[in-house]
Amino acid sequence: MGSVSPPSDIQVPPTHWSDGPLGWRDRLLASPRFRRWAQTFPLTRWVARRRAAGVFDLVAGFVYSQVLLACVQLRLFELLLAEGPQSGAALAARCQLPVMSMERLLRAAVALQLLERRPQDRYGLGPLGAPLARDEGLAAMVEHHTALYRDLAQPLHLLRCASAGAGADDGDGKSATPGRARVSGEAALDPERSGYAGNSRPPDFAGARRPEAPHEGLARYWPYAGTDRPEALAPVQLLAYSELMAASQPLVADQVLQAYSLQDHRRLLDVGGGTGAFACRAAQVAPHLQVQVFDLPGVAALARQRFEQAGLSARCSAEGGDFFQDPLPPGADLVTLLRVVHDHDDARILRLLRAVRQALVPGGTLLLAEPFADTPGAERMGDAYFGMYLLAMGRGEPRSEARLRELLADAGFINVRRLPTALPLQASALLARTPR
Ligand SMILES: CC(C)=CCC/C(C)=C/CC/C(C)=C/C=C/C(C)=C/C=C/C=C(C)/C=C/C=C(C)/C=C/C=C(C)/C=C/CC(C)(C)O
Ligand SMILES: C[S@@+](CC[C@H](N)C(=O)[O-])C[C@H]1O[C@@H](n2cnc3c(N)ncnc32)[C@H](O)[C@@H]1O
Repeated sequence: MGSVSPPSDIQVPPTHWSDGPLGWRDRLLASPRFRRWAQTFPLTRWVARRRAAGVFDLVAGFVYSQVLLACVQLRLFELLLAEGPQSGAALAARCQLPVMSMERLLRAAVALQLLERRPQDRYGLGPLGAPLARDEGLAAMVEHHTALYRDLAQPLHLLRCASAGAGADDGDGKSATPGRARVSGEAALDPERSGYAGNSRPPDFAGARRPEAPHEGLARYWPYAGTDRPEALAPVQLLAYSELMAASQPLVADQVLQAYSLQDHRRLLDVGGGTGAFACRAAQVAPHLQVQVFDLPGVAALARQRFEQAGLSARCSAEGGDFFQDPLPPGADLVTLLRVVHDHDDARILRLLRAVRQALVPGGTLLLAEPFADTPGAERMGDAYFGMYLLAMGRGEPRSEARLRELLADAGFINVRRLPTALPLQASALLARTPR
C-alpha cells in the first residue's frame, strides 16, 4: 500500500481567485507559530479556544458516543427520570458496575451534559440526557450504531472498498464489494445470535441492562441494500432493521404530521412503509382515511400483525412485493415515501418515482420525507453522518432538496414545494403532484 501523505513536490497552481487568499489563510492556520501567538493575544484568544474545542470534539467524538452508549445500555436516563437523582454508589449497585467505574462514567456523562451533579453527591439528568430518557427511537438508534462503528473502525478500508462498487450485487445476493462479503441466511440477523433484541425490555431496572447491540456491520443489518432480489430475504433478516424503523418512526411521523394535514385525503399508500408504524399514526389522526402499506413480503406480514393488534385492520392493509419490480397498488390520492429515497441510487429512484406516479390518481400527491443533505444548521447530519452511514450500508446517498426536485421533475411530478418541518435534522419534506 502506498504512502498516504501528499507528494511534497507537486505544486497545485491556483485556479480560482479565491485560492490565493484562502491558501494564505490555510497556511496561517496550519502554522504552529501563528497558533501560539493567536492563543495568547487577547483579541484572538477566544477564537483560538473555540476552534481548538471544535477540533477536539472531532478528535474525541467516538469517545463521547461510547459514553452515551454505555448510559443508554444501562438505561441510566430512564432510571434517573423514574426514580430521581441518586448517588454514584447507589447507581453502581443498580447497574452492577464497580463503584469506581460507575463514578468514572457518571463524571464523563456530566462533562457531556448528559447528566448533572446534584446536591449531596448525587447525579441527576442533564439537559442533553433528559430528552433521551423516554425516547425509545433515539435509544435504539444509539444502540444500533455498534454496527456502523464496526464499518467505520477502518474508514479507508470502507472508502476503498466502496469505490470498487458500493452496493454492487453479483447476482446471488452477495456484495461484489471486496472485503465486505455479505452473509445471507439466518445467522446474520438472528436476534439471539447477534445479541440484538430490539425493544424487548426487562420489566424493571434491577440489573436491567439493554442487550448488547449488533455485532455485524451495516451491510448485514440492511440486507435489502445489497441484493437485487430483496423479496427473497428471509423474515429473520428483516426483523432487526424493521424494529429499529418502527421504534424511531415517531421521530419522523411527528415531523410529517405537524407539517401536513391528512384531512383532505381519502386513500394513503405508504411505499416502503415498514411494519406500519406510520400507517397506524395516520389512521389514528385521520379517522376517515384508508391506509395501505407496500413493503417487502416479510415486512408487510409484520405490518398486518400490527394493524390487527391495533384494531385497525378494517382501514389498514399491507401488500408485499419489490417496489422496483412489482406494480404498486393503484388508486391512492396520497403516496408517502418516508426514509426510502436516500437508500437507493438515482436510477432505481427514478424507476420508483415513475411507479409512484402511475399508482397515484391524476392530481394525486406525493409526500417525500427524510433527512436532506445541505440542510442549513444540520449540515453534519447530511453529508457527514448519512453520507458515511449509507456508504457503510452499501447503497444510497443523502440528497439535497435541489437534487430531489430534479429527480421528481424527471419522473413527471409537478408543483413541487417544500413543507417546512420543525426539526429538519430529523426529516425534511417535499410535496409534489401528478398532472390531472
Ligand atoms: C425548561 C427549561 C429549563 C429551559 C427551556 C429551554 C428550551 C426551550 C430547551 C429545549 C429543550 C428541548 C425541547 C430539547 C429537545 C431536544 C430534541 C428534540 C433532541 C432531538 C435529538 C434528535 C437526534 C439526536 C436525532 C438523531 C437521529 C439519528 C441518529 C437518526 C438516524 C437515522 C438512521 C440511521 C436511519 C436509517 C434509515 C436508512 C437506512 C438511512 O434509510
Ligand atoms: C429505511 S426503511 C423506512 C421504513 C419506514 N418508511 C420508516 O420510515 O420507518 C426502508 C423500507 O423500505 C423497504 N424496502 C427496501 N427495498 C424495498 C423494495 N425493493 N421493495 C419494497 N420495499 C423495500 C424496507 O423493507 C424498509 O421497510
